[in-house]
Amino acid sequence: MTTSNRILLGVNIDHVATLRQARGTRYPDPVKAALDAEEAGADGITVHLREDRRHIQERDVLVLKDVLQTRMNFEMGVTEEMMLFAERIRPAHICLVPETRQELTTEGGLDVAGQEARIKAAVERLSRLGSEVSLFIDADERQIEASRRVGAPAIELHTGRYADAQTPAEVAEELKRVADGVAFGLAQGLIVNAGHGLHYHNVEAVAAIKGINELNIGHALVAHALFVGFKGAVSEMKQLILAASTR
Ligand SMILES: CC(=O)[C@@H](O)[C@H](O)COP(=O)(O)O
Ligand SMILES: NCC(=O)COP(=O)(O)O
Repeated sequence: MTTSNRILLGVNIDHVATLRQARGTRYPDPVKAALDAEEAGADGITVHLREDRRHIQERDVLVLKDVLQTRMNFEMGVTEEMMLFAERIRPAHICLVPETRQELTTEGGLDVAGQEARIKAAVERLSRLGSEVSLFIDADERQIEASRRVGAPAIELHTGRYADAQTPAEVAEELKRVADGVAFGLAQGLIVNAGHGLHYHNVEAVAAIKGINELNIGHALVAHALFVGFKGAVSEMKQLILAASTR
């Protein structure tokens, strides 16, 4: 990943697997979605292998590892089980995320500042694989500084609060929080990515923030794909991001 005005699009295919797991069928296959996404211009493919395996399965990650033309961004909780799996597949990118079994989706950022020694050990171990390790954190200076201290080259700022904001004042406040986080992360020498809850009606303001390297987007893409197909959904998102980030 490089830092430039042209923001990259990482396509998260977790929720293709959510639909498959709902019935225990062999379809829809997230691997097909990944290949379609790449054809439509995705710069990378993101998967989150959750502890409870509610969507992505080990099989998906193993097949993707062999067939992706771009690169895999492997999201994982900081557990020994996941560390061992990451060591087996050696993904190009690894994003450490917080995980709670009961949560509907990833509710907040990783508390790096509150467990620096543990995260530092994980970053060091995973970096030895040749993977670029990023930390999925809230846009909070304390967490960003801690991310630099533990040696992660990259962070992904959680945009869920921006996505959930209701009033124009709340939206503006949360957008500013993300923009300030991007500037602070860059000043700390970090690669800054962002994502969570972004969709076709809220992505442009985030994509217009200078210095973001990559946006990871999943749920909204999968939802839109029901109506326009996966390639169309990715291509529309890519156009929106490109237009906003190069304006
Ligand atoms: C960490 C993260 O933001 C992604 O994994 C994304 O939210 C999709 O997965 P979940 O909906 O399972 O959190
Ligand atoms: N890390 C965020 C991500 O991969 C996509 O999140 P969402 O668009 O599914 O909310």
